[in-house]
Amino acid sequence: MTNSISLNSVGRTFKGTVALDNVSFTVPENTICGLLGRNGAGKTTIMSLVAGHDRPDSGTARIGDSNPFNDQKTLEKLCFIRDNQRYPDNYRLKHVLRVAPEFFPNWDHQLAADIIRDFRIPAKQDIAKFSRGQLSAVAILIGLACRAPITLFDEPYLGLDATARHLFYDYLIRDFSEHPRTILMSTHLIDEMESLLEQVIIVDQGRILVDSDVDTIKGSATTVSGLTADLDAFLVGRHVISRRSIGGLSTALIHESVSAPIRAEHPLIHFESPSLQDVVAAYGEADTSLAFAATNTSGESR
Ligand SMILES: Nc1ncnc2c1ncn2[C@@H]1O[C@H](COP(=O)(O)OP(=O)(O)OP(=O)(O)O)[C@@H](O)[C@H]1O
Repeated sequence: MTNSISLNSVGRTFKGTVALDNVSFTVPENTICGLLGRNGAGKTTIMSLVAGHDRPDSGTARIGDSNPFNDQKTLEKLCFIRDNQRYPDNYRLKHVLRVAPEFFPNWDHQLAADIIRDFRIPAKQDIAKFSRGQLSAVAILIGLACRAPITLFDEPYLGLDATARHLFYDYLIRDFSEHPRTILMSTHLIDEMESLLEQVIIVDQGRILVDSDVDTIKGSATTVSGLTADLDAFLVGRHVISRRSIGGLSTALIHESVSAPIRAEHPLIHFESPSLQDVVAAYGEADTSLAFAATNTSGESR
């Protein structure tokens, strides 16, 4: 597929810091994929490799069959939106609107006009003087109106108010359904964005812990709670992703879809379906060696 994204056995180290360790995944063409994980997990490093801004020390990063690094044809169909975009002094919205269509052949003027109106992006002010949220609105304007076949959003919502963030989600899903493209998006706003994501990759300390769809991820985990002694007994032999205790009460997230018969056998344990945010947070707290075993497994119990 020409607009798929794939990393194969990628390693990347910065002056002794291992940012990525044997990372492999594929995002199929025309998929919205969320890249989730704690600060410093490796998300931006992954995006920089996909965008051809950086090269792996080992392994390969590919868009379709092409290496994006220094490959003009691949870079022409790619838009990388990150939070540190700088604009020349005295640069205003009209300059963006003049320059962006030259870079992006699919640029949609009507979509751009709608976004400018709805996000209330100021026209008569230097972009260098924009607020944090207004800068994010300009980045979202470019990232959506460009309709690049490969679009990378690295936490595109910084500083946006709740209304603007939901506008972004609405625009994204509406425009994606009419003009599908491959979107890789890092985010910490998991609850808000969960419904947008078809594929989710959870990364921690440079390794991929989970690569699956939202329902499978949530369906293969269960939150269990109860008195610590009862929970201790229940957890014996189970794959515990994370666990907390306060006073005599404990809660754990386990990698298992606990069946009705097992629930019935443990009336003192409370069982709940976790949110995606719960699962991601649990993996972030977990011992990586435990969590690593969870990739692409169903965790089904009898
Ligand atoms: N240019 C660099 N020089 C040195 N270390 C780097 C560089 N880029 C990334 N790192 C390190 O690599 C690791 C991964 O960083 P990365 O920016 O990819 O994380 P992230 O998941 O995007 O984090 P956040 O959610 O905080 O944005 C971190 O330990 C970071 O300090």
